[in-house]
Amino acid sequence: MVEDVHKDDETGALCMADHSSEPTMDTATIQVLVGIPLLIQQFGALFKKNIILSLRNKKAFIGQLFSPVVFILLLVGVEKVLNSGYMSSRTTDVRDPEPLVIPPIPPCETKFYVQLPCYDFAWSGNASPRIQSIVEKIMLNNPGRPIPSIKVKSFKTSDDVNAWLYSEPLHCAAALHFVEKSATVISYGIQTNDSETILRGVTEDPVFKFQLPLQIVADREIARVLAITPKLNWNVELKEFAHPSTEYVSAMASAGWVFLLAITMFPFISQIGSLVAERELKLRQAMSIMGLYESAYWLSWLVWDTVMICIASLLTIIVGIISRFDFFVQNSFVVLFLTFFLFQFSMIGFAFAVSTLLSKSSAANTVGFFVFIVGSLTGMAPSEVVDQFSKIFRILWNFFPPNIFGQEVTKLNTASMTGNGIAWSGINKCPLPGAPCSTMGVSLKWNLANFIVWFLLALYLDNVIPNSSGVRKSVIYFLNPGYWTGSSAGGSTSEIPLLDEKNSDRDEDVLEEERTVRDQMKEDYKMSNDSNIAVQIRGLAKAYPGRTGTYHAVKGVWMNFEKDQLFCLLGPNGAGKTTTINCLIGNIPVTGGDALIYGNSVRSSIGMTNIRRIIGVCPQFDILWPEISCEEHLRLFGSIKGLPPSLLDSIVKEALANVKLVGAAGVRAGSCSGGMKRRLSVAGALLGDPKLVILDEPTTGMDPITRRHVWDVIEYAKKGRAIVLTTHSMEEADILGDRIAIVAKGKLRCIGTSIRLKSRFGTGLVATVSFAENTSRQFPVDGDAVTDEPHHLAVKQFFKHHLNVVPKEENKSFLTFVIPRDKEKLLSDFFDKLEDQKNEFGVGDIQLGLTTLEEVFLNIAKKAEFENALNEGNLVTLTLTSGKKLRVAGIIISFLMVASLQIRSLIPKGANYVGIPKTDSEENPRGVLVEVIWEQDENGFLKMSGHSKEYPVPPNAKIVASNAKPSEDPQPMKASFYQRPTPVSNNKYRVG
Ligand SMILES: Nc1ncnc2c1ncn2[C@@H]1O[C@H](COP(=O)(O)OP(=O)(O)OP(=O)(O)O)[C@@H](O)[C@H]1O
Repeated sequence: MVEDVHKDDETGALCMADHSSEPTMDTATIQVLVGIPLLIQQFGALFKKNIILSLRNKKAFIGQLFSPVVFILLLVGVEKVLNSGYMSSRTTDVRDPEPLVIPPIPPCETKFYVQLPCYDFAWSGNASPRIQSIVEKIMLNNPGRPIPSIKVKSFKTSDDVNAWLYSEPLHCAAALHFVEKSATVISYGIQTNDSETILRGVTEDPVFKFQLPLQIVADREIARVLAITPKLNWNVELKEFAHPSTEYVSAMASAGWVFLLAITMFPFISQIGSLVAERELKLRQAMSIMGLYESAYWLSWLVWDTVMICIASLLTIIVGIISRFDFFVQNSFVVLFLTFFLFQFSMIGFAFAVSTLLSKSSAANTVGFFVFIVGSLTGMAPSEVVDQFSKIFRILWNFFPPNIFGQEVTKLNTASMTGNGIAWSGINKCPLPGAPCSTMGVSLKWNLANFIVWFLLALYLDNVIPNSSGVRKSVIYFLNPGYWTGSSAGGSTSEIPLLDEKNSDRDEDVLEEERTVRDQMKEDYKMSNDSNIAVQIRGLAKAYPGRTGTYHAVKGVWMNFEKDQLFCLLGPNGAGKTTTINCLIGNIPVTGGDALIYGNSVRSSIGMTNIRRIIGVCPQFDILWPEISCEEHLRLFGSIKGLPPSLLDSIVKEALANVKLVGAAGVRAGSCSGGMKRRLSVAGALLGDPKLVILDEPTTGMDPITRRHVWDVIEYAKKGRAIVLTTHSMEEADILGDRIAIVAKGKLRCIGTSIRLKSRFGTGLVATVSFAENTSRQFPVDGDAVTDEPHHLAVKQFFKHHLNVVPKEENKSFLTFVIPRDKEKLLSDFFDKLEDQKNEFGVGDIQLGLTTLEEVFLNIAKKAEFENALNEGNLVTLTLTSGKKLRVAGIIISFLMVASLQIRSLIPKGANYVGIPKTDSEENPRGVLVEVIWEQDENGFLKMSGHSKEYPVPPNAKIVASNAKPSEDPQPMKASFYQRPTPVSNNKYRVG
């Protein structure tokens, strides 16, 4: 059977009549795994899924794996740049130092970070002519570059110089302060900024660059003036010590910390991204519904992330050693590995905790960047500074993992530069024996402590922060013994209100269903295996808290879903279908009532655990991993549901065949069409022989052929299980539904078989009369609307005369009449007579049928909408162009005068019969009304599509009370609304 379907699928032939494409369903009971074996199986499947996801997210995977190589190579480059810009004497061996001739006073522009305009030097003592002449000589005799006077600034006293330096910093490299004490004594002082500054790897030493040139020329010119020997020879040479090339700039020591932290950020960001994405796409929720153990979920990520950081740590150390960094060469391999591994391990716990706070996976990069920036700053804080704070602060400080990593990198750096690095045997020793210190061993233990604390916090936050459905546990959930034993008591159903039959305006079938369920509750109906009931919904209610008040999405629904039946839940958008389903599958907690699924209450955690073992769910939106193929999805779902590994292969193949996805087994979900994804979701729901299958709009987006095939699959799947289906396709509901319920505005409006709903809520019977000469034409063409041919007129008169109805639709080929139910008793005679006159009227065929389910649906939706609109004032504008005489402001205006007058009136959504204001006259004492035509828009919401012509308000038409708020628009006129009136004899309106 499977092979036959496979062939069909490959050739693309879809032969519905061919039994080889009939769905197969193994209804034999499958013994699913439970307990530890299930946990192990789930862990294995999820671990495999994590590997697949990582490998198929190539960019992230390569980035994560090769970031150590890239960053260590960058560090090598940085070191090269730093050392090439440094004083060459420090980077090479100097055995016989060359004398350094004192350089001239440099131009101020060559100073690092100078502000323009700048001065080569400033000086004080300008009141003395001798000092002035000394300064002039200094400027004139500057070797190779006489200094222009605009590059020198003179002051009277040293205080004046200081005041200027203070007010305009960084405009001058140095200052000379001369004092003429006597004819033979001239003293001077030099001022410079003595801090070394570095620009693009080059260090500026102010002593050599500014102080010594000034000092030597000042000495020389003072000596020449005092000795009165202008040509006095004055040479000074400087020589450095002979030294080996020890002063190598270590990039690891100066910038390595930032690079090492950057390496660890890749796994961190990837971990957060993966976890948040699974929550954002509701994948985790979907897996929970399949019975996934939380422990298996966390464990699968923890183990996979641990493997990844293990590889990354090893790669970092290996590349570091190959690059010959002292940091990696001097320190013990084990100590280095533990440093990188345990830090990243603590970051896994941190990532898990952070992920619980995020709702969008795209935020992972931002968070990673933020942690990196903050971490790279706080991690550099010297321990002496941190030690000055209180103990509590220091403990909290240490719970930010980058801070511990910063301390570790500093220790390893210091040890590699000043000694032989840290050996495994020395992790608990201080560098200076006897002196107090925080050892490497302590830092490594802090890493472990960080992981434990953040991981536990992640588990806690995961439970208490609302999930995508807004569900969360109590903040002290872990104090409830039931949480640990899995035996939380079920919610009480005592709040279920008593049945109020007298005041209830509900439909009689709905009341009857409620009575049945209540009676079964009284009898303590256990829904044992012999019972025919799969699901019993007992006054189920769900309210969502909102900013403007509580919103009641489901308002006390009572019904039974039977075994071996498909129960179809219909309703307009926002009716509460998905909310009801979410309550049944435990996605959201109920706020009132209860529901039993095969005897298990949705309010009890044990009940929910049992329910998850026996249900299959096809959610409204496809919940799939884009990177995982169809077959891999089904394998994963099967493993989570506990299908035995020995049967998994065959079950998955069969499931793929059933939904015609054999040919697409290896196609990733991201490449599947919408219809293929829906089929995959249906296959997932039916996997593992669930006793209850819930299908939320399963055929959305499918082409008609595939849809029919999936209908076959669903129809076949009914055997031995109950199916709940929600859909917006009335055809689907009509074909598949054994029982149908329509909900609207959170309430059950009607329930029963399709026929019963049609007969109770349809407008009546639909008679279609086809004319013989046009039977070959299937579609109307231009001009078909002209229906005043003799045959048409005769048939119309015949219907009008006997049944008082006019056509609902008409064209040259056929006429369609809706015959009210109160005329049913006349029909037998009527059709006999019509049959007799068939040839005379040129009638080819007469068909009689019930109104469609769509019409029933629209009627119910309209009624619910109207009821709601009356209560809540949900108004829409009805614009009428009246053809009747209107009384406006007490003046009778003729038809011609008002032909273009538009009347706007605000009416509640769903209102059927609307009285036109101020149209009462002698002829029509109650005025006139119109029937408003409603249909559903593409989103399933009611939309006004037109209205009938006006006709007099019948004397017996009852006005419906309205709470509609007065309009803010001055234009609209206040209308009255009527219940369905009895047709009037001269009714000429045409629905359209
Ligand atoms: N988490 C929530 N918070 C607040 N209101 C919600 C929440 N979920 C659903 N609702 C509201 O509850 C009502 C019922 O929603 P529900 O999704 O059950 O409708 P539905 O019948 O499934 O509609 P559709 O056919 O569009 O899927 C809607 O008005 C919706 O806005």
